[in-house]
Amino acid sequence: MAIDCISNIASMTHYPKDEKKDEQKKLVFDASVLKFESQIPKEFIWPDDEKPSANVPELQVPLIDLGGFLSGDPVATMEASRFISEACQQHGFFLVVNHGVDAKLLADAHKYMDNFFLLPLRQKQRAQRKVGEHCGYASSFTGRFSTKLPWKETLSFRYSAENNSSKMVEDYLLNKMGNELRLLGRVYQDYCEAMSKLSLGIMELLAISLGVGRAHFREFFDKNDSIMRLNYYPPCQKPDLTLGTGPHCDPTSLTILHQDRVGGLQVFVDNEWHSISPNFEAFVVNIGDTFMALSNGRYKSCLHRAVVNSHKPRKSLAFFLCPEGDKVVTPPAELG
Ligand SMILES: C=C1C[C@]23C[C@H]1CC[C@H]2[C@]1(C)CCC[C@@](C)(C(=O)O)[C@H]1[C@@H]3C(=O)O
Ligand SMILES: O=C(O)CCC(=O)C(=O)O
Repeated sequence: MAIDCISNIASMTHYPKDEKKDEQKKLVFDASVLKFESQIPKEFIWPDDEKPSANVPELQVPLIDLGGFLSGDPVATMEASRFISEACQQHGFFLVVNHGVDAKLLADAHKYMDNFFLLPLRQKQRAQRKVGEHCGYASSFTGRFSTKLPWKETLSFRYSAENNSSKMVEDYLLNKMGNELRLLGRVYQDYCEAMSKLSLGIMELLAISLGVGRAHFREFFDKNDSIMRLNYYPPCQKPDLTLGTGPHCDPTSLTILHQDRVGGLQVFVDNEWHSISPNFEAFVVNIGDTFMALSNGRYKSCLHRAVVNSHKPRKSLAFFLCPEGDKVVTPPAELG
């Protein structure tokens, strides 16, 4: 169960140490107000050694064309798995294009993020994430952490590939947001199904790159119990003082991220932050801690973060692939 997946995560991931357990802070992050504030609340100001640095270098990540692999071309498949192997031994990040995800679905996924996050706060709070839960709407995690608050709003929900007929995402969002936003649920149901399909294809390439049976990881994640996260980063008048998402390694297995056209993703490689420029035609894929374990440490799960800017909102959609909750995470025999 994804909740199991997340509860395991809570013990692994690099949360700010002062996660609030019971009292609710009264601080409310209303982006429609705070984006005009020249003095940002102290809770959003990060320590000097974690503040964003200006002019970070670009990370050289391979842009992998999946077209040949998806059409069954063996030469293109081997070439793609080789690029993936090189990237995952260095930092665990790569880009994929010609990925097979419908362009209109991608455009709708971004359009419906605007539709949701531009709603009045009271309406978004119909999906409010409750203390101790991991799904729902959260505005900068006020009430969960008391310092180093991220400058973002998020909407998170579970996706399960276990039951093909299940419309878990659509039902959840319809239940939370009501019938007038029923298309929201349909779009993200379709989007999660597309992400699950793309993840399983990438799992084949990862298996080939590691020299294990091509179907090994695809079968391991076939009935994945994953998490979809919509990130909305409002403009900030002091973008050099805060972070949209703090430094972390993904505690999950594989992340498929789609950035809009506003830059902000940064990866910590060779003791320096590097940017990954936005490319609307591409997904950013990265290995998480769980897959690093499955690769028996051959592949890296890297620290990354998101910075914000003063003039444009930024959006990203992150699909976090997780195995079913009761799966034991051990490397295949060939990697033991
Ligand atoms: C399972 C998850 C928990 C977080 C979202 C996904 C994978 C990454 C985790 C997170 C992004 C790591 C940094 C802190 C966090 C609180 C955040 O900034 O969103 C984490 C997510 C979460 O716990 O909600
Ligand atoms: O928004 C981004 O570019 C990164 C988001 C991220 O790392 C996350 O949601 O875990």
